[in-house]
Amino acid sequence: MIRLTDTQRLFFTLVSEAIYANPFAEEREAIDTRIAGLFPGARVESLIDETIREVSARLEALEPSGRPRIDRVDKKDKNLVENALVFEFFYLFRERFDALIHRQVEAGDTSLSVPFADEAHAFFQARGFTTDQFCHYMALCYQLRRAFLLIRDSLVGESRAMRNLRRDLWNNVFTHDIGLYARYLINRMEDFSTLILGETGTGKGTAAIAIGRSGYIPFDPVRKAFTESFTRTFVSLNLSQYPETLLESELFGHKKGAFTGAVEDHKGVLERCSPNGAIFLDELGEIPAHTQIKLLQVLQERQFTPVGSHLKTRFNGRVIAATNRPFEEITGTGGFRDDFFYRLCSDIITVPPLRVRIEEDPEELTTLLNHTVKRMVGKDSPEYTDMVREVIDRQLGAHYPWPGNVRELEQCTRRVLIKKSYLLSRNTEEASLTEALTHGVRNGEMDLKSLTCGYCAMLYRRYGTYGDVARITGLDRRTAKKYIEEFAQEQTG
Ligand SMILES: Nc1ncnc2c1ncn2[C@@H]1O[C@H](COP(=O)(O)OP(=O)(O)OP(=O)(O)O)[C@@H](O)[C@H]1O
Repeated sequence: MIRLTDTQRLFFTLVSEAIYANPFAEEREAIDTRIAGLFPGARVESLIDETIREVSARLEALEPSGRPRIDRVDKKDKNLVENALVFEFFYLFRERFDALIHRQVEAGDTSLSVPFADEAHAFFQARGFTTDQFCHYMALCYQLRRAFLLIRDSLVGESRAMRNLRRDLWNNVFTHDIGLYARYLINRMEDFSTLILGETGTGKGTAAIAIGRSGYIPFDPVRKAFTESFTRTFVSLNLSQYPETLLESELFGHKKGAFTGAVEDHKGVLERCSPNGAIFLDELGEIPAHTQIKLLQVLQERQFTPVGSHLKTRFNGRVIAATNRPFEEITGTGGFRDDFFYRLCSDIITVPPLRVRIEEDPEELTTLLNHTVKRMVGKDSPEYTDMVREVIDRQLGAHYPWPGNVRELEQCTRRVLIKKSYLLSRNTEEASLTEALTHGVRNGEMDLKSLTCGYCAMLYRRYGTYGDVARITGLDRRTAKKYIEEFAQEQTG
């Protein structure tokens, strides 16, 4: 029987914490720092390799044969050793999981067979795990890697608000305790609905995809494949695109002949959702009260009836919904029904506006621009990024509030790549300057000089002559001109 010494127990406890810590939370950094303490002098990049080597060495030392079996570990220590073995497996196979995930994105909706399935099975078998346990950990590791890559790569930005968002998305998938999630909730998350709030273009849809594609998918040891492709596990519906008459048909489906124009059976979004999947209801703020009641029934009874049918159909997926209406509006009079609202939001996630992100971290704009240009061009393109940045600084200035958020930034990038200019006309230029000034005044962050210079520049853009600016402000013409030029200089740095 294998029993851990106190020192071994301390080490394996740290390893358990590391494997199950939220990689996007600060607590993860604290654990890494404690692990780093075990390897003084190790470089950050090699820390994980050093840790795996140490975990493997300490696991080997538990048995004279060098290969500890989980069924030979004392009950008290079993959990810790099991976690350490899973940790070892996870890091040994991590790159192969990543390659599988990338190939699956390209392959689309057919689930690929797992080329390393036999090797992975042999790893677990040799350590005394049952086939059920092997399948469980395959599914868990696959899910951990998917969630990590999706959240990290689709939602960039290092502002605090953005880091908090990534942390919250991870918790939405795995709860705050992955150990307990893996034991109890892994295949029982369908009742955990999520409401995503945020202004238009902030990334609500992107956040929804990240969590919708990160759900649990069982592993089938006979086919040596996951039971379905994660690209199939996310179905979305933009509710604002449909007139009220068609909305329920899009949600619940309809039978042929249910209404004029229903020439054949139609599957709604609830029916198209796979059992391990999630439906994304975008722009939920627009949904009428009677449809709220029907959706509430689906959430409560997990059943729905297509329009024109009497047969109830089961819905197993998760519901993720989003709206750009502010929280006070959707909870106040004229907002959602209370019962619907509470059923819908086991978790509420707020995606921050771009202006808040830039206020927190001025580097945010650069990070996003690099990401956006790279996506458009297909590779890093510093010349393009610098050019777009230069136009933004010159035409919009540092306080532009980005009312259309990241989507506007993308649009701006496209337009600058084509025209080397973002602003379409004097009107839009003036509007953007007015917005920036109003924003500065609202937040009480403008000194008198910037306010005067900005106001003169705004009038100049509107009326086009120094004389008009002087007449309106009561300044003499030369002073007005000086302020306008000072403003332009400040903008271009
Ligand atoms: N943090 C981010 N990092 C990288 N790209 C982002 C980020 N946030 C948003 N995007 C990109 O911005 C665009 C708009 O995002 P998305 O459609 O998810 O916003 P939305 O909030 O759902 O918009 P709407 O309110 O109009 O439905 C997408 O192309 C998305 O990839």
